[in-house]
Amino acid sequence: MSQPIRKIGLLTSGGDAPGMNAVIRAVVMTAAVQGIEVIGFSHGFNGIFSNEFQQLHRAQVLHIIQQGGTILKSARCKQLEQPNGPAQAAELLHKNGIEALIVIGGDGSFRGCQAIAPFYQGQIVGIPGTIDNDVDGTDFTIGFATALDTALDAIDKIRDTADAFERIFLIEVMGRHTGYLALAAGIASGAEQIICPEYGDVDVVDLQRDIQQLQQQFGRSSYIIVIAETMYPAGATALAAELTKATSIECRACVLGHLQRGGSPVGSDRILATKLGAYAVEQLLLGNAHLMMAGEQGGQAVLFPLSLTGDKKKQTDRYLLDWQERMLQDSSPRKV
Ligand SMILES: Nc1ncnc2c1ncn2[C@@H]1O[C@H](COP(=O)(O)OP(=O)(O)OP(=O)(O)O)[C@@H](O)[C@H]1O
Ligand SMILES: O=P(O)(O)OC[C@H]1O[C@](O)(CO)[C@@H](O)[C@@H]1O
Repeated sequence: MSQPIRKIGLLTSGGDAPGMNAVIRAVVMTAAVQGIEVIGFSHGFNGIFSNEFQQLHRAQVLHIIQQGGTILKSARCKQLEQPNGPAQAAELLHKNGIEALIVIGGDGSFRGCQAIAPFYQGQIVGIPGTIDNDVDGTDFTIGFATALDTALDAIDKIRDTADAFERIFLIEVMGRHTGYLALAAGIASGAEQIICPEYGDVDVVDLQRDIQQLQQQFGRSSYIIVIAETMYPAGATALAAELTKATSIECRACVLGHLQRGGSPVGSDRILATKLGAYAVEQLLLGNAHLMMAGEQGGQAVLFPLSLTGDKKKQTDRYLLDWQERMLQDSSPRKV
């Protein structure tokens, strides 16, 4: 590790997230001023196995900060999860002269990094890029802020039509097994109700009571429920059908899906991406960053062990969870 680094490998892995390109740009630019070559692997870890890579030049990345997706393409990679996958990946990295590897992705991708590490002689650094915000050790992941704004844009529009028809709408958002996106989208859109893992299971009878109670108090109007993707196994459309039956009010579902992963990153994602991309390279050159993630806590760039990024200790905002629950005006609030 005391050897100067001349060649860094870079890849984007797992679900793509707006701001990944901004990270790529920051990594390439920061490395370039130090005279370090950056090799971009395509399609996540798959690019290591298939020898799909290219040298990334500064001129190529100068104007990609505003672009959604990832110029390197992203993917999940089954081969890395095979018993000999990590050793094989390390061997190929050595063969291609990659002296350090930077992986932009979520906690799954960071498990992939840890699997490679015992066989690899260089440093491996993670940068959190996922719309889910489900990575421990960083207040926000790159892409979350954009996905939230995208969801809000859609929910605001649905509110107009829901108002016009005085309908109940269930809007399903992504987030995997966490409620970061659902809570944030629900709060910021003024949703009447949020269904996410932090509140526990969905109960159609409870939902019906909450809707009827609110409508008794304030009259019939639109009612927006933001629901996290894993909360109703049969899906939001099935839940909408059940609710229509239970309440006799027309209820519709809208699954936002992959819409939330696209689009130009918002300003805060571009800034976070630039900061963490640059910080990862600088810490790597100082020899501090092996098996660490470059994250941000309280506005400061920090290094956090990759081994702890999937611990699921990060909390959704308890204050907002409780406030939302109180606003349901339930005489017997469900436990949060
Ligand atoms: N235990 C593991 N061993 C080896 N590789 C792994 C392991 N876990 C995950 N990976 C690799 O990381 C890839 C991405 O993981 P995953 O699909 O969980 O996405 P992620 O990085 O968490 O991002 P997101 O949640 O935003 O989609 C996997 O396809 C696999 O190649
Ligand atoms: O694009 P895929 O492979 O269907 O994965 C979808 C998952 O990826 C994410 O968009 C990002 O992790 C999750 O919110 C969602 O559950």
